[in-house]
Amino acid sequence: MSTLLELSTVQVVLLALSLAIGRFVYSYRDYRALGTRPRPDLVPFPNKQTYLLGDLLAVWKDRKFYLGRFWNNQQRHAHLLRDEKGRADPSKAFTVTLPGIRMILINQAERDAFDNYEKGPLFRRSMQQVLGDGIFVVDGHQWRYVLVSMMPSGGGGLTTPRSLQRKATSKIFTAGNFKGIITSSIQTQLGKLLRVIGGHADRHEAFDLADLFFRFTLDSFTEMAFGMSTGALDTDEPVPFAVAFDYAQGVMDASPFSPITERFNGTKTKMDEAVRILDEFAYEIISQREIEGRDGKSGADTDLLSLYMALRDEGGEPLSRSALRDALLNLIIAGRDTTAQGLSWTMFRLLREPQYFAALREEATQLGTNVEDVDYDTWRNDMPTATATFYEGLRLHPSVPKNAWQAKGDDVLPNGGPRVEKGDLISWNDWIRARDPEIWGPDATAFKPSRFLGPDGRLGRPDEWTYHVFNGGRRLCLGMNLALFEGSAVLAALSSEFDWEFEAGYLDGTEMCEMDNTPLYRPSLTLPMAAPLRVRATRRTTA
Ligand code: HEM
Repeated sequence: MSTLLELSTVQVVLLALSLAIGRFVYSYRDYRALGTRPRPDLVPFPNKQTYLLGDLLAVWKDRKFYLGRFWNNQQRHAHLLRDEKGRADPSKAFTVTLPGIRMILINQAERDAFDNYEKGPLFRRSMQQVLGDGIFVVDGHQWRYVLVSMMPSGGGGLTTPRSLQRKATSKIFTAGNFKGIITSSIQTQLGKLLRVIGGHADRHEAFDLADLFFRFTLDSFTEMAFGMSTGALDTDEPVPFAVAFDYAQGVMDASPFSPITERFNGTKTKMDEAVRILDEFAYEIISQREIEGRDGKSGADTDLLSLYMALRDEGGEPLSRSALRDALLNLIIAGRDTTAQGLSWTMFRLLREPQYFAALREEATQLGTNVEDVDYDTWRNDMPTATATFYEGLRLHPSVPKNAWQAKGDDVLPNGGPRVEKGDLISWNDWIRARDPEIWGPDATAFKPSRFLGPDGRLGRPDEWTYHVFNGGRRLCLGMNLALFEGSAVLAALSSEFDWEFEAGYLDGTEMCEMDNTPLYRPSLTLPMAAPLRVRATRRTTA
C-alpha cells in the first residue's frame, strides 16, 4: 500500500494503462476478431485465425475456393461437433469471426425460427446502393409493405406475413401473367437464343454457353420487366447494363471487406458509375412510360412495369419513381443470374454425362409443339424430365450457394441449439448441404435427375427445407415457378435442337474445384462459373 502511495500520478496512469492493455490482450486470447464477444460453447472453424482479425485473412485467402474448402474442412472436423459418445451434439456449431461480426455456421436454414432473423443492417448496408428498398433487402414492416405493394389487391384482409407472401406470389406471378407477359418474353428470347446457337453451329465454331445464358436471361427479364430487352443476344459485345450489374454484384459480395478496400482500390468510384448506369437504364424507361401514360398510350399489363405503375397504396398514391426502380431492379437481380447460372451448371453436367440428353429429347418430341413455343401449362403438365433435370443441376449448384441472416435477439435454434446472441449471423450453405449423404443419401454428389421422379415418371420434390435451393417459409423465392418454367423450356429446346460437346481441351484446360471436379466458381453472391463454358453445338437432323 505504501509503495503504491509513493508512485507518481504518471506511473499510476501507466500502470493502469498497462493493466488495461494486458486485460484486453488476454481477453482476445481465443483469436476471435475484434469487436466480437467470446463464445466458448461454439467451435472455431478449422481455419488459421489471426489475432484480433479472427478468420478475416483465412476467409480472404480461401475466397476462390470457399465452398469446396468449407466442405472439406467440415467433413474432416465433423467429430468436433459430436459428443464424447460420437453422437451429433446440436448445441455445437462451427463459428467464424470477422471484425465486428460473429457468424454461426448451421446446417439448416431458418426453419421454425424465422421471426427472430432478418437480413439485417449489415446486409442492407452493403446492398442498398444497388437494390434500394427493394424486396431483397428490407425486413419487417418494410418487407411486408413491399410485398403488399406488389399485390394489385393491396393485400386486403391478410394478416400474417406467411399468407401475404403466398398471396403476393399468386398475384404478381399469376397464371394470367405467366400466360401473357412472361411466356411471350421467354418464347421470343428463346427463339433468338436458338438462332444464335444455330449460327455458331453452322459456322462450326465453339462458343461460351455461360455467356449466352447471361445474355438470354438478361434479355428475357428486361423484356418482361420493361417491355424492352437490352438486345444482349443481338451482339457479341459487352452490354453496359450487364457489365454494371456484374460489377455491382461482385462488390456487394465482397462487402465485409469493402469499407477497407474501397478506399485504396477505386472500388467506390467504379461502383458509383455502375449504379449510375443501372439507374439511368431504369429511370429512362420509367420516364418514357410516364409520358406515354399521360398521353394515354401506355397499355396496361404489357410488362411488369405497367403492372407496378397501376398499383395504388392505401392513400390512392402510385409507387414513387425510386420504388418502381427498386422493384424492377430487384426482380432482375433476383432472377437473371440465378437462372442463367443454373442453366450453365446443368448443361455442364449434361455434357459430361450425355446419356441424360436422351430422356430430355424423348420428352420434347412427345410435347406435340415446337420447343420454342412451350407455354406455362405445357411445362406444368408435360415436362417432368426437363424440370427434374433442372432441379438436379440446381441442387448440386444452387444459384444462391450460401446465405446469412442476422439475429434480432438472443435465441436457441430449434432442436437443442446452437445458442445465438443478438447481432450474430447464422449462415448456411446449400452447396455443402447438397453434398451431404445424410440429406441426399450415399449418391449425394452424383448428378441424378431421377431422384426427383417417381416410379410412374411423375415429378416429386422434397419439402422446401430439404430442397432449399429457393429458400423456404415466408421468404421463399417469389420467382421459383418462373425460373423453373424458363430453365426447363431452355433445356428441352437445347437438347432437342442440338447435339453438344465440350470444345476440345476445355475439360483439361479449365481450373476445377478441387473437391468436386466441376469448374471453379467465381466469388459472388450467386454462383457464376469462373471460366467460360466452351462448347460446340451441331444441329440435330433427327428429332
Ligand atoms: C434458378 C433460379 C432462382 C433461384 C435458385 C432463386 C433462389 C432464391 C433464394 C435462395 C432466395 C432467398 C434469398 C435470400 O434469403 O436472400 C430468393 C429470393 C427471391 N427470389 Fe429467387 N431464385 C431464382 C430465380 C428467381 C426469379 C426468376 C425471380 C423473379 C423474377 C426471383 C425473385 C425472387 C425474389 C423477389 C426474392 C425475395 C423474396 C423475399 O425476400 O421475400 N427469383 N430466390
